[in-house]
Amino acid sequence: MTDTTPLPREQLSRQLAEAVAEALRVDLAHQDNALLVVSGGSTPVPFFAALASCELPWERVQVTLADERWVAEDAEDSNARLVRAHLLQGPAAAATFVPLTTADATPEQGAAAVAERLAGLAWPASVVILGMGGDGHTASLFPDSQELSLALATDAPAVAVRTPSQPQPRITLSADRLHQARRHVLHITGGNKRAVLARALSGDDVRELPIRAFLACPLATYWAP
Ligand SMILES: O=C(O)[C@H](O)[C@@H](O)[C@H](O)[C@H](O)COP(=O)(O)O
Repeated sequence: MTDTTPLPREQLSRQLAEAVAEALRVDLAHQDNALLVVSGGSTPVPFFAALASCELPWERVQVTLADERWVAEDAEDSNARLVRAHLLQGPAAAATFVPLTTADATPEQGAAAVAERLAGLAWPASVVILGMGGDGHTASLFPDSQELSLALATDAPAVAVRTPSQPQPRITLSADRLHQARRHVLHITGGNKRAVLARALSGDDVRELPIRAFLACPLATYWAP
């Protein structure tokens, strides 16, 4: 984060989209497919729209999620639904999208099938775009997730998580799988998240603020007021 005048949210999203498109082009110059890992929530919506309008060989781009609520793909709060509605539009609809849910009743039951599906993608990801909550969570690595230690330590690609502060069970890419990406971005907005990030930067307890697990990736921060 710099102290220069911050860009408005829309403009920041366009700048991020151009940077991500360029990173994908760089990787696609020497590999058949390139993988982009995106987050859900409300922040990425204008970024998704901006990225969808970028010129790319979309049929060679793969997209998956950093995490997902274990809900039906057409549910209001499904990240897959968000990605389909805002990113996989126009020419970007040619991208291969790999969702993180299955028809299984629970993420614990579906995790092995999700891992198998993820194994077919072009790892390491070209770019991982993380969001962050006011509690310092990122992906579905929440301070109160029962499986936080596991998700921070395992070399499995994805972990089912139960989190008392969250209404649904979730599935999240593991910290290891997220770390492996070539580039890491934190996309956040608002004064509250800026303050949380400042707090994260001034300490080292990952269990208190899980975003700390990614601060040294290095993490390119895109912040707008
Ligand atoms: O909600 C999700 O799907 C993501 O898992 C989560 O990590 C998100 O990136 C943050 O909660 C920020 O969400 P907002 O952009 O809605 O503030």
